[in-house]
Amino acid sequence: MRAMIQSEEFVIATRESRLALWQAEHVQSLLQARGLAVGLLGMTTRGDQILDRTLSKVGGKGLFVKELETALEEGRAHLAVHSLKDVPMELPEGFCLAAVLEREDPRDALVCPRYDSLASLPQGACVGTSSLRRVTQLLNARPDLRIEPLRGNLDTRLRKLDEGQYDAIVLAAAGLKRLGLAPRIRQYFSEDEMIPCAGQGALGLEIRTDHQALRPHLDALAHGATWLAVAAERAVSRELGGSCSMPLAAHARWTDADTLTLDAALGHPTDPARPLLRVRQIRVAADLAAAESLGRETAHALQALGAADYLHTP
Ligand SMILES: NCc1[nH]cc(CCC(=O)O)c1CC(=O)O
Repeated sequence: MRAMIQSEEFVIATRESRLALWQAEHVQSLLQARGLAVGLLGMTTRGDQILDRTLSKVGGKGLFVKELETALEEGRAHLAVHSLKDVPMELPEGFCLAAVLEREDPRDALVCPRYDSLASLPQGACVGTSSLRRVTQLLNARPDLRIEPLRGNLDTRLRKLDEGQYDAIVLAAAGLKRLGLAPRIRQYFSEDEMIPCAGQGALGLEIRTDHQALRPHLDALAHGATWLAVAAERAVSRELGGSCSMPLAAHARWTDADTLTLDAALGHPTDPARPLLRVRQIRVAADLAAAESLGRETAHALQALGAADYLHTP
């Protein structure tokens, strides 16, 4: 897979986890269907190597994208395919998100072999997740739960569950569905029960700003409704000074042809039992400017509830 065949016009840089490869191959086949010759360049990122610490402690989500950007920079690849939720709010100078594909299921899901749902987990049950967003929302619903860190790719996480290290784990439904693992899901959290993070379930296609050859093809793959929704979500995070050490949820859905409903919640990073700050804003959002201003206003509404207290903790 690493070999680059001469006849390939374009190369996609991807991480090598099963999910990342599925996503890259998905984009590869969409581009091939448009008559392009497209190869893959598999890479390991720092985010894949460091598995013993939570991401917020080792430099955040950018760890999953940096090596791919270097491949674009050096001309070894032309396109990077990312889970949008792993893409930092601000891209480095010279790079841009050229397109976002139609979103898969954005919900979080509970995988727990021995129980039917979160509500049926026994008192004090052990739930695995390293996402502060998931931790704060779980503890707000079930303060009795014992939350333990869980990192690694999807297969690793499921293996740790199957070995009995946890009673339940929480994962994104999108990844499980893409890998044919949906039968393992015991409960889908509604977007109200557990608000997804910005970009969850969507794929982002990144290129170098000065590399326009793929543009028309990426425009053809782009999904406008998803783009506006994720732009609103990402604007919440950007406006709050988003980092992945922040337990922030932001999820926008189309509740009418031109109306976005944006739900956001901010948990406390070091005291997850503190109540979530939670807002819902509904706006006509027919274009990018309106979607982004919805996101910023949602961030301001969180600030009015006292977000500063949650963001600036020692
Ligand atoms: N943080 C890792 C990550 N990045 C994207 C997905 C799933 C697919 C998606 O949300 O698009 C996952 C796994 C998870 O959170 O369970």
